[in-house]
Amino acid sequence: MQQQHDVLNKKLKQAIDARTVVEDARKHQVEVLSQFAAKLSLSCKGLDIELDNRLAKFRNALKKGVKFELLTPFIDDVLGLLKQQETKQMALQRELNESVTDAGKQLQKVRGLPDDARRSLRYLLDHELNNIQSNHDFVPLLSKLILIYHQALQAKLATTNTAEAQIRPELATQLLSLANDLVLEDESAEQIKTIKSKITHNDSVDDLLDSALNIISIVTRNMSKERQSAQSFLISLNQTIEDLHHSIVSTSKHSESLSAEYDTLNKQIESKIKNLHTQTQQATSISSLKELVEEELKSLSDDLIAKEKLEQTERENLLASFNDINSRISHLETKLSTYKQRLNEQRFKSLLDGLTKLPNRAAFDERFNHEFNLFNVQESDITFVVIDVDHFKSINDQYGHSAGDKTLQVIAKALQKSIRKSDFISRYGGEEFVLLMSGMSIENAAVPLEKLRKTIQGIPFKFKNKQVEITISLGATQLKKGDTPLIAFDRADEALYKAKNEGRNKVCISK
Ligand SMILES: Nc1nc2c(ncn2[C@@H]2O[C@H](COP(=O)(O)OP(=O)(O)OP(=O)(O)O)[C@@H](O)[C@H]2O)c(=O)[nH]1
Repeated sequence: MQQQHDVLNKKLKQAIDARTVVEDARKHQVEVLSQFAAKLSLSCKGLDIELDNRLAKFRNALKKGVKFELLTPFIDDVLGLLKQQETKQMALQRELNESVTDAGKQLQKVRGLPDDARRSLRYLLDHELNNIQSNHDFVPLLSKLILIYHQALQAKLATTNTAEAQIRPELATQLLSLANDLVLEDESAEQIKTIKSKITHNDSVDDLLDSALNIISIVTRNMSKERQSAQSFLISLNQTIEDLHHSIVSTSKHSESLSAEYDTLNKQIESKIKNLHTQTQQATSISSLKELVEEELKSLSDDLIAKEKLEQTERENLLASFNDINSRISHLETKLSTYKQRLNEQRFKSLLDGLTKLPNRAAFDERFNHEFNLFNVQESDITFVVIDVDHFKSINDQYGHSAGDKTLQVIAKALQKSIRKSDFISRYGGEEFVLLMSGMSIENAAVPLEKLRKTIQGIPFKFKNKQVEITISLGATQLKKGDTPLIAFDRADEALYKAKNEGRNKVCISK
């Protein structure tokens, strides 16, 4: 009798242990899901402000330990926003498509277009424009390209047929400077470089149209690639969040129904044990006791087997859904990190000047504001310098635009090499560079700036077999209390103006 009781106790203990294992597994699963959701929402930061806000709320709710079932509205919100992002992208794309197609069709109607340009135009309209998709970085550039294209078209329509009227150097300059702003990769970068090297100020409007068309077609191809990467990420993000949502809901529903079954079984077992206990106490003969115990034990053992089966099923289900979610999470995480890397690269590139690979004007503005904020807090010495290449136009005019480009690249490299690691130099635009020297007073800056000027003067440029001396003028100032970036810039500009007026190849300081 005691032996049977022990067996029963042991079985009950085993059942309780098994239940603990299942509960631990569920707890762990919930933790993994929480961590994933938090990580996911952090990783998505920066895609869209509204999305950021919702994800922050989502993270907060997770941090507070809100029940998974109550997270549904947050998940729905995020899903809604992701869908909106897709819609926004589509709308931008439509606008862009219409604008480009419109420009293309107008041009098609023009008589006298060169055969090559007409052919590229037809190809662009028939093939590439069907694939064009919007991308935030490319949209403004493409719009500008289209504007030039329109101007060129109008110029063409307005010209009488004299050769002189067909030459528009200002359009060539605009097109070149736009092409310089394009930061593309590998093959596309090479193609743009080739087109740029062919553009000259003596190009006819037809030639310029041809170049603009070629650039548009390279940009559209890149946009399409970029869009595919962004969209495939958004789609899989969307899909995984939806899957996650379903999985959470079905796991909790499944657990609810199982726990009801557990309760019933537990109650049954408890009452049978109680019953057994009372009946053994009340039994009057050994034979009736034996009969009773055998019967109760059999029924109890059936219940325990049923309970074990239930636990086994739950364990298997949990394990399956756990593995499934885990593999989806790691798949999405891989995608996410590739996409983030691309975004970072893109952002990094958008802060670099395409020609000189120095930080560009946007990067400078960011840094200048940052230095200003620091200066307002700690008022340390900061010297700010505007640098301009002297008579640069004549280099272009005498030796060609690509000689001008090469000059800018060489000067940029020399400037970068000659400054301290803590200084910040960027190409502000055209042939103008700006330099920020933190921790440097204007008095101390005079010597290194003079050295910089001499370094550039000493570069042995050679064009068309002719030794050419190229110089720079520098205007410097130190940040002062009460300055705004604009005031400081104006002061440095005045100093530069003075250096130019006093014969160039000079450093002037405005205190
Ligand atoms: N090759 C090339 N030329 C550029 C680029 N950006 C601007 N330019 C040219 O730089 C020239 C600047 O000329 P200006 O502003 O008249 O000045 P400058 O000839 O340097 O004369 P000063 O500044 O008065 O000494 C213009 O002809 C622009 O077309 C570029 O990226 N590449």
